[in-house]
Amino acid sequence: NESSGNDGSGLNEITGIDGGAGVMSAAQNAIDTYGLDLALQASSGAAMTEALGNAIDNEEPIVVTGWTPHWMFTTYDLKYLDDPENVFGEEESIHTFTRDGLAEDAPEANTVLDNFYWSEDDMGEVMLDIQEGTDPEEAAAKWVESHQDQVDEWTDGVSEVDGDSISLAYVSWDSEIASTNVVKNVLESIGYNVEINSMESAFMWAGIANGEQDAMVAGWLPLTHQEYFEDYEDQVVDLGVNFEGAKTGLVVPEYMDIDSIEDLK
Ligand SMILES: C[SH](C)CC(=O)O
Repeated sequence: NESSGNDGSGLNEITGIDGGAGVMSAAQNAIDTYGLDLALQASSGAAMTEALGNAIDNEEPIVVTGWTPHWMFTTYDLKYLDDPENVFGEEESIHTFTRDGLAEDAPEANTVLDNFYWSEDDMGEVMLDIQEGTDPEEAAAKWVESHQDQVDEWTDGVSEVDGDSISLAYVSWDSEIASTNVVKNVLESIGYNVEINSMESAFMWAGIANGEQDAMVAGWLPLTHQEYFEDYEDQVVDLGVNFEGAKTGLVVPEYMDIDSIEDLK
């Protein structure tokens, strides 16, 4: 096929991330719903952004499983493909979930987790710092230092503890690396010994449900993590939204001559 491929004709796969991610099951649903002759390539958040960067360097066709908030929209000229069948749903929120009993066992940590709430700009600052090479812990500390008033609201009235342990589960997506390291920093500032554990989505949700993990700030609802939420709803505590305006979908570089998932057929 002599096409430049930038109309999508040169594509034979969707470049995905870790298999358990909700955006991956939504992408497979899109392949089935739109009748796309494309394979869904599972990899990781880091491998997806590397493939995206390489394709853009060579102005080659690529379609990835994408989401907002993500630094890639700041770094590259990208667009979401329209989704007339609404497979990826509308705007989403990221929720904070804890294991059953955390409010009784660690009331100070529970209060901070309940108060944690930040914007796309806030998260973007940390994600971009990390993308430019800053260690996640250092990027989080830098953000906390420059947003102390906001962080003080999260810890207002919370007494300090003396080295109590807290475990935070997360998936290695740029957005959750940022949020989890910020929450770790704030919990450490009131005396907790915080362990952060990176794992696939399925293990993160199961770990909160079975009490092996204390909390996570990576619950994408109502659609992206709907299956996990339905499986574990009665075994976890939803402390509510920590981030609004999230979105998932299929994303392509602006130079591609396609605007809808329909155009991938
Ligand atoms: C990759 S998005 C941050 C969330 C998800 O798709 O599970």
